[in-house]
Parts: sequence; structure tokens; C-alpha cells
Amino acid sequence: MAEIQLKSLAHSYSDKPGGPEDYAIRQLDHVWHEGGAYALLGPSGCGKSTMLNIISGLVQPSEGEVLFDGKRVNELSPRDRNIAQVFQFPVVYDSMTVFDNLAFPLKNNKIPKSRIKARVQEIAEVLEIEDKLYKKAKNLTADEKQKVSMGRGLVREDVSAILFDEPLTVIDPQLKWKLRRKLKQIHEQFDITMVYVTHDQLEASTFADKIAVMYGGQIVQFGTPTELFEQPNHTFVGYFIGSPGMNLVEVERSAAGVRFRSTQVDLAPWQVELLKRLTSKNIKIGIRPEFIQLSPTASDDTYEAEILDMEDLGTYKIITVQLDQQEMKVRMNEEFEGAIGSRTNLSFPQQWLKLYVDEFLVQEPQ
Ligand SMILES: Nc1ncnc2c1ncn2[C@@H]1O[C@H](COP(=O)(O)OP(=O)(O)OP(=O)(O)O)[C@@H](O)[C@H]1O
Repeated sequence: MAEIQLKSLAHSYSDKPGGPEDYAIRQLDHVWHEGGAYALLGPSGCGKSTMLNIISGLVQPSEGEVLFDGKRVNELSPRDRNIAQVFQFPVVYDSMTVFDNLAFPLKNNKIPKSRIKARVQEIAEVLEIEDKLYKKAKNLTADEKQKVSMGRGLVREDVSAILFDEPLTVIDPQLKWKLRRKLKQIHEQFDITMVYVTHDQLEASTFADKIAVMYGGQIVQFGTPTELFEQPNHTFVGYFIGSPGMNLVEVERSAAGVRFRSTQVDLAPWQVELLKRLTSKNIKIGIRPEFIQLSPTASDDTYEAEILDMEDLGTYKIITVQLDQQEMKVRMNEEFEGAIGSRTNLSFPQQWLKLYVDEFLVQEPQ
């Protein structure tokens, strides 16, 4: 097991990178602590696979250092880094039995035969493939093959970390949740540093204790699922996490806060104060659909809006409202009654109204 530290890391696939847009990873510092269960979450092309490949040694970073337990490993080959990597598609030797596939990494490391047998048996039991041990891998289903791929990573006791690159892509939807739970159990049992790459927020939050959200080659937030939901540090996190994502509205400065068109939105005094000190005109307010309140009656702190649409999702409803030409989503419980085309009154509880300048959250001074 190891702590993995990325120090001033950047990577461009181009020999002569011009601007930041030529970088798959833009200057970042990050630590994956020993024994943690982490997810690396982000949209296609944001640099997730590049980061995993840099950690495992398949890609040499153009700038910066990779440290395992404080020691630089940039010059070490993938084999010498002792990292197991599980890819989207199973990597198994079809002509070998499941036993031989699982034993392969151990035979390579010259582990005694009796130990290999015991360890392969243990891992096969954990993955529930012990009845397949003497079958040829080519006769397995896609998800069984992927279990073997995972097993090949888990079987080595000296492994520093296991990196999973969208490992459930080829798995049947019904089996996905089962395998995800299995991975979680494996983490608890073996206490190995695990980094799980996905673009699916549900997969990320069921597997990981902490999630790194990646966007445009940068980690824009590293936090627990609750932190990412309640306190998104970047507009992208607000938009990407949640279903639907955060309502984000472009605004301008005003005396007591901000405004869009003729709608004045008061902010907390500390937010007004900090906004005065910043010069950027790229200002947004953000509020999650779960935190907007709707009421049939108007009061001093409500805004009159129109209900444009209602989507009944069984246990809750997603209401689309329009306030001063601005559409917003509101999540209400199933009892909510309202008619499309009717008026309603919105309020934005101050604790959940976030302010973003240049896409980053303006944080309350401690
Ligand atoms: N071998 C390569 N040569 C050149 N550019 C590459 C190479 N691999 C990736 N890229 C580019 O680097 C950027 C990051 O890609 P990367 O595969 O790391 O993202 P990702 O988040 O893993 O995406 P996906 O989920 O689609 O795999 C993308 O713009 C991609 O086109």
C-alpha cells in the first residue's frame, strides 16, 4: 500500500504545447492517501485516464513528479511500481484457465506454489468465481472475465494501489450494483488504496469515501459526496453532481447583492463584502433544485414565478419554473400540487444560495 502524491503535475500529448488548451492535465497537486477508497469523476476527455496512466507509469508526465510514500517514481517502469490497473475491457488470457490467469502475477513474482494456491482460492472466493477456477477464460461471460481482471489486480499482496478505469462499462446493468458492492467490500477487507475512474456520479458515490471531480485537466474539488452536493467549489461540480444539477444564473453586482434583469437577489453581508473586493464580471449565483422553496403565498422574501412544467418521478417531482425569463428547476415531494401555467412564489434560503466568481465559489471567511 502506498500514499500517492502528484506534485506540480502536468501533461501534454503534444511535443510543443502552446497554451493551456494543449494540456490533458493542467498543473495540479494532489494526494491519494494510503488505504483510501477514491473516485475520479468527470466527463469524457477531462483527463481521467491520463492521470491513471501517469500513476501506473504507462504515460510519462511532461512536467512534475509522482511520489509513492514520498519517493519519486517517475523513472520506475509500470512493473516496478507495483500498481494494479483494471481497464474498461477485461484483460485475460483466453486460452488459460481462470486459476492460471489469477496465478499469473504471482508466478511472475516467484511466489511459492502452495502460497499461490491459497491466495488464488481466497481471491476467487471473494469474487465468487471459485466454481469457475478450472474453466478456460474464453468460456466466461463478460462480467466473469472482468471479475478475473479485477482478481489479477487483487491477488498480489505487495500491490501499492489498484486503479480502476471505468471497470463496469461492459457489465450488465443488473450486475453492476452487485460488483460495485463487491469492490467496496474488497476495499474494506484488504484496506488497499483504490482509485476508481468513472463519469457516473452514482458509481462514484457508492464506491468512494472521497471523490475528486475533474474538469478540463484539473481537479476542481476533492470531497465527500455530501460536500460536493452541499458546497460545490466550482460551477462545474454544481452542474455535474445532482439530478438535475444546480441552477446557475449569470448576474451583475447591485447594492445589496446581485441582480439579473429586473430581479434583485440579496446576498449575505459577507458575500456582498467579498464581491466588492473582486473585479471580475463573471459572476453567477447557484442554488440546488432541492433547496429552492415554493409557496402558494407571497411574502417579503419571495419572487413570483410561473410553473412551466412538472415531471412526476414517482417519489418526487421536478418542477420547471420561470422567474424573469430565467428557467430554474425545483425538486418537490410527491404531494406538491400546482398547475402548469399557474403562478407560484420562490424563495432562496440564504444558506443554500452560493456565489461564484470566475466559476469558483466565494467562500465564507473562517
Ligand atoms: N494518446 C493520446 N494522444 C493524444 N491525445 C490524447 C491521447 N490520449 C488522450 N488524449 C487527449 O487528452 C485529453 C484527455 O483524455 P483522457 O482519455 O485522459 O480523458 P478521460 O477523462 O479519461 O476521457 P474518457 O472518459 O473519454 O476516456 C483528451 O483531449 C484526449 O483527446
